[in-house]
Amino acid sequence: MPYLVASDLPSEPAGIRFRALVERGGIAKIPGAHNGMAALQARAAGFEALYLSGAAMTASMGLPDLGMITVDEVAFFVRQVARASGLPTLVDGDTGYGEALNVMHMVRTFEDAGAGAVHIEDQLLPKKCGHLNDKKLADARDMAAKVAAAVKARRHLYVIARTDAAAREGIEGAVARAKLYVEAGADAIFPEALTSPEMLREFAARMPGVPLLANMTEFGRTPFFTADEFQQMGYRMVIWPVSSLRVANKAQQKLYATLQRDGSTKAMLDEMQTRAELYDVLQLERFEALDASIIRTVIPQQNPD
Ligand SMILES: C[C@](O)(C(=O)O)[C@H](CC(=O)O)C(=O)O
Repeated sequence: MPYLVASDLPSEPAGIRFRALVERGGIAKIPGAHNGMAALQARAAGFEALYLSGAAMTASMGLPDLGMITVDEVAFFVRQVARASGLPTLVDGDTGYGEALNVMHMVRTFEDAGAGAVHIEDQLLPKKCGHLNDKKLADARDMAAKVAAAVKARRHLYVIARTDAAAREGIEGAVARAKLYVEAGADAIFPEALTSPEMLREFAARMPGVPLLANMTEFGRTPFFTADEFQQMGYRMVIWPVSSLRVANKAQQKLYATLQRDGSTKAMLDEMQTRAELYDVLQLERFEALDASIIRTVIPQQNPD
């Protein structure tokens, strides 16, 4: 129960654990978990790291992913995902919420909230999903300054620089920017919205020795590949950023339509997590046992006199 019990908390900082996962070899499989419950379910399925997506956080707030979310709102999500699961969590830092000093504030805030890694991107506000058209790119040197600021502010957070340049500047521009960001101190690069296996392979071939992250978002510009296929193409991390939210949202939509139609939820029972299953994921019994054990330990002993 890492949420409450100190001895269940991982002893190493989340950033060190995230780095170890990337450096272990193979490919780190990092599914999106858009809240504490999703984090628990992903951990139960065996995942060792989680992704907190800007698109999923904003969508769950009822907002589009245009850079309106604030550092403190994201920190609320980081705390629940990292604390509930105890897993190292990669957080979408969008554009860093401003310039160098804002990036430093973001890094300190996310680290304090329990994050293991962050990615920042070279778009200008209003930023967009990387798979949409008409993105506005930041000056490469301004972005490099943000990367340097993030590295200066961190204690252990793993810093990933995302470049959205491929659509406007092609692979040449994306590679040139990535090299600059590595020089500025980025631990890894996230080349966003590469559109073919050739492009994915070429990018990897031109960034030897640099850990790369692949984004397997659905309904985007990158064709479907498995984690193993990304690994063979030279990638060390893969995220499925919004999948948990997409599935949950579709189920919710069906529930509301059914309830409106029938005036009852009965037709949906088979698709529901039961009360027992919910409590099982939350480990309710362990929380109650913990509470009871603490109450026992603080009852004062009767004085024999
Ligand atoms: C990775 C991403 O930034 C996110 O917010 O999860 C999005 C995902 C998406 O909108 O599908 C992205 O820009 O790729």
